[in-house]
Amino acid sequence: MLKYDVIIIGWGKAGKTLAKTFSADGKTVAVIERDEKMAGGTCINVACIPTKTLSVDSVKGTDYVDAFERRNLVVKKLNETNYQNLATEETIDIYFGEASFKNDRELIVRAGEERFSLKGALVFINTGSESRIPNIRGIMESKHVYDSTQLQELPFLPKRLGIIGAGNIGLEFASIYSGFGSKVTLIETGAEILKHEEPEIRIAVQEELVQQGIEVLTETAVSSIQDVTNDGVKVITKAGDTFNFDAILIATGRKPAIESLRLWNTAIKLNESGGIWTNDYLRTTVDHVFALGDVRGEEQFTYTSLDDARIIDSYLYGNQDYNLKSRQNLPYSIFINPPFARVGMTEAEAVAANLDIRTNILPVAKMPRAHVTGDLRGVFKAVIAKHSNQILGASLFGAQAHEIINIVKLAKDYNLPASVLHNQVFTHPTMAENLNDLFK
Ligand SMILES: Cc1cc2nc3c(=O)[nH]c(=O)nc-3n(C[C@H](O)[C@H](O)[C@H](O)COP(=O)(O)OP(=O)(O)OC[C@H]3O[C@@H](n4cnc5c(N)ncnc54)[C@H](O)[C@@H]3O)c2cc1C
Ligand SMILES: NC(=O)c1ccc[n+]([C@@H]2O[C@H](COP(=O)([O-])OP(=O)(O)OC[C@H]3O[C@@H](n4cnc5c(N)ncnc54)[C@H](O)[C@@H]3O)[C@@H](O)[C@H]2O)c1
Repeated sequence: MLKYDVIIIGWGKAGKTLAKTFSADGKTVAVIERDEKMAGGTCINVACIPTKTLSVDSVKGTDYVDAFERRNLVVKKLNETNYQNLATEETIDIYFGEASFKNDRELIVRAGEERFSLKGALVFINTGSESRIPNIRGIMESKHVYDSTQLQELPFLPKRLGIIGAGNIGLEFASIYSGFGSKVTLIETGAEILKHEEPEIRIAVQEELVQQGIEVLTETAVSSIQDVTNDGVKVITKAGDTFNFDAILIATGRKPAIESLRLWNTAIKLNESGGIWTNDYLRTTVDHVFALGDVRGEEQFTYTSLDDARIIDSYLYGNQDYNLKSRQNLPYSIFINPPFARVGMTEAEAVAANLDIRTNILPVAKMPRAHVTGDLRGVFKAVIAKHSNQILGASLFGAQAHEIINIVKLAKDYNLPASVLHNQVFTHPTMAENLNDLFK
């Protein structure tokens, strides 16, 4: 039996950050990762970084084969850096194998034929999430159905790409693959895409996708998938329509990666989303075990996983003043072309909360920088409290939205009134300076 001060299951963002903190404190740390290719975790190997690398190249008009090569080089470099970052620490041991719980105290690691057990004074579960595959007839048998990891690892560009699910991943991949020249069809069961977003933005995004040649099918449910000899794969909808593709991407959400952990051997409980339940300090129902990142079944972002590491840091090394309740104003971006980003409330949410509000809408075509770059696409919208002038929310669709949203988030976190952004001195001509007008 191997014994450690700290065991981290899964090489996620929170875990790899904490491994360094614990090691600097002289603690012995075991990091257990089931996939040898995943040093550094999901984000750098198969998610944020490779997809955004492809996205940048698709906008530039790079040939897919060259973009694919650059994607692989970027991943290789970050993977190696991440591996070395932990491997060079004297008190960190890395094990490539799948970890599961034998009981609350003991873990078993399976690496090929090999098995060994470990005990940790503290255990951190950071196993991330995995694609949720819908129950569609023929989906498992088809040779042309991929999840986001498998599709981005295809060395060739599918000419006709069907994407099931128009959420975060579906929209990003639609933009990327259409940019490279695939004929993309988005198939979404919901009545509209981005249904929780501002209507002005939702409409502008949909128009832009269509303008780019992406077909958007809403209120469309797939009833079966069938491979066709010499012609890819056929999708049949519940309404009886048939579509032919060379590849299908499943982008219908991601579920917490808990199956391999054998939690039924422990007193660790799950929450309503099927993730691991924790208290506000990320402690599970077993005292010495904590859960971090996607595996908690809540927000699924690299930066929330990193923020989970901050909570643990504050809990173990600080004055315990930071926890899930203190986390505020989570921004998010969808990396379509141009990008969309949001923080805080939409107009509808503010009205539903009985707030007295005003809104400002600013088309990108009215922004000086947009004329400099020649990219007039998009619209920004702000929701502001009428009397207090408090910033309630901002939804930005346009170039640099993913960067600018962080300024609004900071202002909102510090409860700055809209007048601060309205009167702020920003460099010119930039996209950020338009916050002056947006928060008028
Ligand atoms: C295509 C795509 C694009 C995305 N783009 C963005 C983006 O642009 N920005 C953003 O913020 N977020 C993005 N996300 C979400 C982001 O990738 C995740 O929220 C984040 O990586 C989750 O990190 P984590 O710390 O929970 O764990 P992960 O980084 O997911 O790490 C979990 C690790 O645990 C391992 N593991 C699982 N089970 C076991 C076990 N039993 N034993 C040992 N190891 C195990 C897995 O192999 C994995 O390496 C994207 C996701 C996808 C799929
Ligand atoms: N830029 C980013 O930060 C980023 C990028 C990618 C992924 N992510 C994270 O990954 C998570 C998972 O992304 P996702 O896009 O898989 O999930 P999602 O929840 O964002 O979207 C899933 C979509 O699939 C639709 N859907 C579900 N079942 C369907 C079916 N059978 N047929 C057709 N449509 C169906 C849903 O209505 C929804 O619109 C996101 O929630 C996000 O947190 C973040």
